[in-house]
Amino acid sequence: MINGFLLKGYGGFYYVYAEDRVWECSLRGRFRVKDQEFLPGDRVNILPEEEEEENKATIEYVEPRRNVLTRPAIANVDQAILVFAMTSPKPDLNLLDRLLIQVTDAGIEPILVFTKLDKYKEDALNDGSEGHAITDVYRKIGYDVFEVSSETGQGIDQIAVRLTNKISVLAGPSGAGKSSLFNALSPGKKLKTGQISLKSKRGRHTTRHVELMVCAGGLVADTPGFSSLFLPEMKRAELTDCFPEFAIRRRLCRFNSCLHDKEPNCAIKAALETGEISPERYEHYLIFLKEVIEAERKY
Ligand SMILES: Nc1nc2c(ncn2[C@@H]2O[C@H](COP(=O)(O)OP(=O)(O)OP(=O)(O)O)[C@@H](O)[C@H]2O)c(=O)[nH]1
Ligand SMILES: [Zn+2]
Repeated sequence: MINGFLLKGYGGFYYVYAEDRVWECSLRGRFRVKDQEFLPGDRVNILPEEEEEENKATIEYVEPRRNVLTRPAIANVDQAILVFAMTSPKPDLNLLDRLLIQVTDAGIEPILVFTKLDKYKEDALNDGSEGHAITDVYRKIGYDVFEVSSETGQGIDQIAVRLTNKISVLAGPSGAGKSSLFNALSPGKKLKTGQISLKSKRGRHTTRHVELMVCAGGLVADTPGFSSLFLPEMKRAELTDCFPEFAIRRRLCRFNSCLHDKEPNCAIKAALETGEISPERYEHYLIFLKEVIEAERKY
């Protein structure tokens, strides 16, 4: 018996990644798992058929799931890689903060990857600007932040080690460099069954269909669904928990129920005054707070 991960189900077969190859699996055999819904990311035990070179096997057992992401439907997700360009296009930080809330609410570890470092440095040289203000804001909050160039390869190795043996979902706006990053992470690797490029996959499936792809010794899913602009259903007081730099200070607000908006003696607004909290993050918080309150009224 071999342990593996389900990449996708397609045409009555299940494609399982195990021992560095993809197996075409069926549910035949006396251990047939009936009425079992499989999801990409499911840990399965497979039994190879006699002619092993054909990469055919049967699924014998599905392990209990550690977690399930619903949109897109993937099991056992370890982390979310949020991809934004440092420049061209200028990162939409409202969207980044929205994605951070969705990911945090789903209980998944976010990793921030800022791409096009080469272009950013070139621009900085040309217009004399300096520093990494954007990335510093998120690093200071405590997020895992990486700056990379898929063009020069700078920083790619550090991302690769974070992917190994993990299930990751990839999210970010169009043009941020997700495909380029994916390719830079899988240099010269021959595509095998079940492994297709990010681009061709997107072309084929415009729906919520997901599959995991092998990348840097781990499994990665491209997740258009995660780029949804809607915040998850939550109570207004819960929004503070999605802003780590707010959450650590909320105890110091005068009112327990402080929403850090119009209330007096608010520790978050005090930290905003001293520059400890980024004005942009606070601005997004207020926008999201309004949306959450409006959504609250609807249910
Ligand atoms: N200079 C530079 N250009 C990059 C880098 N990464 C991506 N690009 C360019 O940015 C453009 C968009 O990159 P893609 O990888 O296609 O972006 P994507 O996020 O997959 O975009 P969608 O498929 O629309 O979601 C392409 O022209 C890339 O060549 C980088 O690190 N440096
Ligand atoms: Zn407050």
